Amino acid sequence: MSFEVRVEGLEVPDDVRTSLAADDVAARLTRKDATLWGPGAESEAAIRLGWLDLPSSSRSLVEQLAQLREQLQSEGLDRIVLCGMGGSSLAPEVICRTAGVPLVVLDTTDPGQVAAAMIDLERTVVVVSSKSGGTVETDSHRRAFQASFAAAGLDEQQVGARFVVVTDPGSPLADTAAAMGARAVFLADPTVGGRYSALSAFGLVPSALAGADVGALLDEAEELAEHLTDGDNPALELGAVLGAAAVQGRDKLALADAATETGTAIEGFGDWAEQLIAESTGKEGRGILPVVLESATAPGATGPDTLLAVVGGDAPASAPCLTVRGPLGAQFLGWEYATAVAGRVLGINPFDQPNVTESKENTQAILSSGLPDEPPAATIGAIEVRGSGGVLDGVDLSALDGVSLAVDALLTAVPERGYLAVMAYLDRLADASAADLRSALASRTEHAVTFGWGPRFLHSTGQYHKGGPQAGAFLQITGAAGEDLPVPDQPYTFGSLQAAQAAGDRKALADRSRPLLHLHLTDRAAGIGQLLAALA
Ligand SMILES: O=P(O)(O)OC[C@H]1O[C@](O)(CO)[C@@H](O)[C@@H]1O
Repeated sequence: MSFEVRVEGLEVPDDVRTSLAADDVAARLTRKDATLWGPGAESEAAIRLGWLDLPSSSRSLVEQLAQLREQLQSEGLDRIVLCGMGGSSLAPEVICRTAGVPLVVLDTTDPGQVAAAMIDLERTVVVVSSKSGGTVETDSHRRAFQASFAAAGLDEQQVGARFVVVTDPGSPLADTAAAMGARAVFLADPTVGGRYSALSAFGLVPSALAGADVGALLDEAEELAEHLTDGDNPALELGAVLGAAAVQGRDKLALADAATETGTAIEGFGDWAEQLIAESTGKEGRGILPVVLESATAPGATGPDTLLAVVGGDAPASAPCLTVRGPLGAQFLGWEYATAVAGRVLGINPFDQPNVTESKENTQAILSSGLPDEPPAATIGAIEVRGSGGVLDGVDLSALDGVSLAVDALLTAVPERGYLAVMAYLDRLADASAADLRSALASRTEHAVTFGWGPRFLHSTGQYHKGGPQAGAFLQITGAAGEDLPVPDQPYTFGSLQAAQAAGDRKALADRSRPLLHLHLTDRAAGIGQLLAALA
């Protein structure tokens, strides 16, 4: 079998393996036994295990998608833009990066990044993916593209022909797709949750249209699927290790792609696995915090509460460490299965996301009532400094190095066994260097440091921040918008939606008395540079 899991420097207690074997978890999971996670999770689990069938049930899509791609190509439509959040875009992104085919992923409300995606319209097809069909970011993207195509001179029928929709049967988006005359509508299996949907239409449609070999992906998954009933299969072992490590206190999972010289490795797997693990396990004050690393030797790869997992190849000699080898299709299925198993070991329901709605509701309330008035505690260069949860108490913001003093105060506020989450509501392409803050901060602290682009992380680690152990300290970064962009037929713009999402999440964290430092960049490039320099 090509999917292999090796663990070094960590003992899985006998009772974890014994109880997984005694309770026949491997066979029961493949039989879709919804009782595996306890009575509280049973009703949700009963409608969330369809992902186990996807390696075979998605087969029929392969030929259909090849034909659709051919048709689009023959019309000169060779640029694929995917609008989707969380589970509706993370898998296609890693599939296409790994396959080396171009896919533009739009999972932001940043007006600059949205505007930058609206180019080359004459050769663009937009895939709108939303399981619920009600996600505000995706709905806003769809409206903006519809308006842009119309402004470019396409009539209603021609506009519809530029859209491919993936959604669940009966969703509001299914109705919209019918009304707009979308070229194709793929109704996905409603028994597959968003973060378990990599091998469903959500993962396959955009990837195949962009040119990835999705048939091969299903082959890779199917090879593993044949072994998942075995009591000693590698995905069960992965779940046992993840769960046991967390129970023993290694509840930060540092994720890195394996380095290769051939350039054929999996690229960006951590961003997909981050959502799967954080949203599935981060609840009821428990959970596993994924920490996506730049490489397996980056700061944060080791630590007293950390387990390093290297995906796709060999790990460097650091312990404790997991090496998870195998092709991408097998990795998707293997990690989904392992997360379900880890959920059982942790005693949580791996299929719900009870705290995600909180920030969404705050955002809606702020969009109706307006942004709260929060004057900065200080403006230092291109950075306005604000704090809550007592983080700025006693910090001398008039000092020349006020920004670095504020950041140090935040780091000091990280509790024992806690973490720092950096949340950047910026343009992940134009402001890409902001991501360097993760390793810069991780070099300054013993604690785990995560980095997420807002609002994308709200659909991922956002669940863990609110539902997991209350041990986080938070650095929120926002930036002045250049030119704002309207959301057609809505009373808000992308810029006001982005600001409301950031403010809504600040409120959700403040309601939990979490320490939070909010740095607003009045000039994005200058502010990022100033911040990196302050941390150097
Ligand atoms: O596919 P949808 O319904 O737009 O949801 C996108 C994402 O939002 C979440 O529901 C969380 O907000 C994720 O679980 C999901 O992957």
